[in-house]
Amino acid sequence: MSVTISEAVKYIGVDDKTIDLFESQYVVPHGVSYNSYLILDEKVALMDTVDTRGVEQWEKNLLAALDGRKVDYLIVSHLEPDHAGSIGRLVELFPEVTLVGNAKTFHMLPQFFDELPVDENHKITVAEGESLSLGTHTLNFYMAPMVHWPEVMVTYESSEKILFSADGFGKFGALDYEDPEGWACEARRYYFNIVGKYGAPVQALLKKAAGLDIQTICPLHGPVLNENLGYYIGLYDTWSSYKPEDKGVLVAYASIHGNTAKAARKFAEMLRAKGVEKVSVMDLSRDDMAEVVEDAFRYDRMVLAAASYDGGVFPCMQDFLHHLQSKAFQNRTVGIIENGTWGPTAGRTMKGILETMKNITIVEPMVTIRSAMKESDLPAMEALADVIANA
Ligand SMILES: Cc1cc2nc3c(=O)[nH]c(=O)nc-3n(C[C@H](O)[C@H](O)[C@H](O)COP(=O)(O)O)c2cc1C
Repeated sequence: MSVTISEAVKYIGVDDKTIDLFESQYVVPHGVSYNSYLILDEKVALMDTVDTRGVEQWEKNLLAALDGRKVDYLIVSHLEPDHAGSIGRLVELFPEVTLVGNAKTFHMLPQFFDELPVDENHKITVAEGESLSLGTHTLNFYMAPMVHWPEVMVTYESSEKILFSADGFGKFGALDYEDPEGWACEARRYYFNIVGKYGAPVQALLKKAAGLDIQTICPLHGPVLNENLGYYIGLYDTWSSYKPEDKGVLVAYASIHGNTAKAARKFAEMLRAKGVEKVSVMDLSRDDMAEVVEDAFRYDRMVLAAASYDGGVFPCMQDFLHHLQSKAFQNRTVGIIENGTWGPTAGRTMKGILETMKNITIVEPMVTIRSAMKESDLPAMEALADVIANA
């Protein structure tokens, strides 16, 4: 994939369209890109490597862009293997390369590469605000701890006003795939599932970024962003402050035999009839869990409908709530519909988990269905739909 940044800054990353699950859990129907950039100046700086899955193509891209020159510096923004995986190959190609990272980078590096032949003279440890001149280009380093690993740092190149943002502003999808849903959909799924827990560190990074004049953002996944940057930064601000992005309701259901599913779909119809424009109905047994997590964060309200199971709740609902809990889900209004045949337990189990989260308002009435939805259940469902529609 050819991506143009500038005369001196080259994209040398690779698309991966054969990976089954990114990070062994996220479906990526349109692949993912591992981005890597080269800055050609008096000194040559490489901004991160790629996953070993793409090392051969990356090496070709690197050598073509170098056109006979050698790499002087490797800037290591993030040590996760989808970016640092090919450091070993880089050092084989250019044994004189100097690695640039922060103290945490060099503490963690040997955990991944215990026999990397790089001596102390070929390591530069940088700290907050320090810079490295390449000639006309200057790299300025800003620490971004826990966005979403401790050693993460971003680099601002001041002559061309480029922010190399590590995994920040990343997105699923290969670069040669034009996403009809635009940037936000897969960037949101990426953000909440991968970075979501770390809202406060992202806010801290956004504050640092606000002091920089940024014209281009070069993330480690997804497209290079070079126009309308306020839009992307604004979304990151909303997401990292755990504010809902849109008014709407996620109805997420967990159903063994289909009766709870029927009730959930009926409830969604009620909401639409009451004027809720955006209602997203998700089957927790079958739909992509990462997309349900994305919708939970996107909208201001959520209704959980689940069958009781072994004195608790059907496992896919428990799993979903565990995902939300671990991503610091907060500040939302939630309604509950439970189903049970002999002693419904789903409602109190869901409530118990929701109560561990920050600023979750659980609204009344909780609806209890016995085995299958009947006419007699409709008034309670309507009452809950009224509360949710007007919340
Ligand atoms: C393995 C298993 C465990 C269950 N445990 C409970 C339970 O603890 N309490 C209860 O009231 N119903 C329990 N049920 C029954 C279901 O929750 C109930 O039939 C419900 O109506 C199923 O809704 P569905 O049609 O959406 O799957 C259990 C069902 C199964 C298959």
